[in-house]
Amino acid sequence: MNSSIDEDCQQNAVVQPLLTDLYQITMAYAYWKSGKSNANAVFDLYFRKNPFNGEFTIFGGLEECLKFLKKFQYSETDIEYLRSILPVSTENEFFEYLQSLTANEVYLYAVPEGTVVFPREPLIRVEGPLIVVQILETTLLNLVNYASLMSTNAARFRLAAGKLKLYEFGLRRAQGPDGGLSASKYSYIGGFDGTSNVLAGKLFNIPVKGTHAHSYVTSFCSLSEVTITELKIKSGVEKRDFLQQTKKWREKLMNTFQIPINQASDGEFAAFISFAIAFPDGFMALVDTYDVVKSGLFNFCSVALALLDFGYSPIGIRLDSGDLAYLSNVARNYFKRISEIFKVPSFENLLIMASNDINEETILSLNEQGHSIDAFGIGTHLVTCQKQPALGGVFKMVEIDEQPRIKLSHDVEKVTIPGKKETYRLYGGEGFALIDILQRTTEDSPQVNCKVLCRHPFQESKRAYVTPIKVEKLLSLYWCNGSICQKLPNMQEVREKVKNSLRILRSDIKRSLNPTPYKVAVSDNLYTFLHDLWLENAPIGELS
Ligand SMILES: Nc1ncnc2c1ncn2[C@@H]1O[C@H](COP(=O)(O)OP(=O)(O)OP(=O)(O)O)[C@@H](O)[C@H]1O
Ligand SMILES: O=P(O)(O)OC[C@H]1O[C@H](OP(=O)(O)OP(=O)(O)O)[C@H](O)[C@@H]1O
Ligand SMILES: O=C(O)c1cccnc1
Ligand SMILES: [Mg+2]
Repeated sequence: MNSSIDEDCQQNAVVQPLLTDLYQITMAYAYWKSGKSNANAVFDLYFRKNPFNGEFTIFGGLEECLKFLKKFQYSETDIEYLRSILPVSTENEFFEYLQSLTANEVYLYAVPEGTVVFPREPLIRVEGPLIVVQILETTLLNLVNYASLMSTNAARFRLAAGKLKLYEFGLRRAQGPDGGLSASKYSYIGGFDGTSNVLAGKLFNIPVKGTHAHSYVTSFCSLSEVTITELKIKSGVEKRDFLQQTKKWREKLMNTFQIPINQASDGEFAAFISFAIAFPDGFMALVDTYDVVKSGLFNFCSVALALLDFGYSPIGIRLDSGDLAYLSNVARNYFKRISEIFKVPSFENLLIMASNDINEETILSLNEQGHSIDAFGIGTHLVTCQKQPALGGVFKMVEIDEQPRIKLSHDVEKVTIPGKKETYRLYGGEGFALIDILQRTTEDSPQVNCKVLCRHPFQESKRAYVTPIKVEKLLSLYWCNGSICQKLPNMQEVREKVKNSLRILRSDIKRSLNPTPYKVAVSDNLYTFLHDLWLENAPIGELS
């Protein structure tokens, strides 16, 4: 996979100009034939509805879009292939023209990656020769839609989990290899603490984490399979009989808690001992293979106490089935009692990780019930975004050769907001964002402490004055003259951006159940401009 990462701009090699829909190429030919190639076009990339029944979205994928612009050029074999699929009547000069195309004359404005964004506002505005800007549509949408959806999903899990640790375990269930890599990357950006995906760890420098599977436990049947029985004392060189020590503890625990020994699995015990000998400093055990209470916890504690005797600090357990709230509380109580009875204070705080088909609602419900979980391992629901598998981002023309363009629809939500626009975020007291306002680029920006009339783009009666205490311009230039023209944040910085950006939203906008919508308005000037153009373009029907 590493070999498929383009060395020059560190982008997955599958991201290339032919990663597009055929209609971009056929339109390109028709534009070229009709002499429109170099018309100056402006397109907005935006979405119409927040995902996951929520009222916010995190913008992701910008860096990948910029890297794509950097390497945007058809190769000889690309052109050869296009020749083979376009009609034989396609003129040769067109292919020569295509081969000469680059993104050098394109300007790309965008909201910073990791920013919280809302429906209808441009996340990206692309300006340049019509043919090139049009051709970028599919690839840019592909790069932004899943990245933003995934970052948003991860951020929602983060909001639900509060300060608890979150690990992404989804590679096995992800939408193919590239979906898996993107999922790991954007879940980290959205607030996860690490991933089980080793390649993502290598490529993106994300902390990698993991425990072990049930198969590891079921591969052992009896204590005779513990082939190495000795372990070095952590602070010295001397090796001692670790197996014996674990057996001693098992006996002690059995007597103390009056547990019938025949119910605890020897195979599981053997598996835990062997894992602890292999990783004495990272002992984490999956305790639900047979029975959490009668076997798993009991075997884990016997091994963990022996590790403490040898000077090591065991990490904790993972629960992967059953009632996770109940079992985590049972485990914590067990740890506490052992900590008190045997005077091992650190035992009380052993880590309890939970996994198994966890989604945002499960975490919220567990919080309500009360639990003792410290960390979640989350796969399927996170990486497949099961609750909503796609963000409906679109790329629409808003201006050509300085003439505004509007796309009409019976569905008002689908009517485009014409013309080249800026977005401003207006803040009120307490540092919260109040409203985002779209304006024509020809208008002056809203001013701090000056009243701004904010209008609903489609409902005439909905309007309000806002006097901002801070005004933030959201779009800035990222690509011009063929190169990235501002310093891009690293992944850590984008992750911070997500955190800080969510802080400016009131909690009722972020809550999971029936959140309050955040307002996106248009200026009075843009309102009039939009509706005049709408009327101009909507034919008057005749009733008969
Ligand atoms: N206390 C809880 N409150 C709400 N949901 C929970 C709670 N505990 C577990 N869950 C969820 O309930 C579901 C249980 O699924 P299921 O019944 O298929 O698994 P299981 O029988 O526990 O495990 P397995 O089939 O792997 O043995 C999972 O999605 C899990 O995340
Ligand atoms: O449940 P997810 O959120 O997708 O998280 C990842 C799951 O992957 C592993 O299960 P495994 O592949 O062993 O399958 P199983 O738990 O369904 O049996 C692990 O034990 C988790 O349960
Ligand atoms: O490390 C783990 O515990 C893990 C990794 C992937 C999937 N499920 C669990
Ligand atoms: Mg599972």
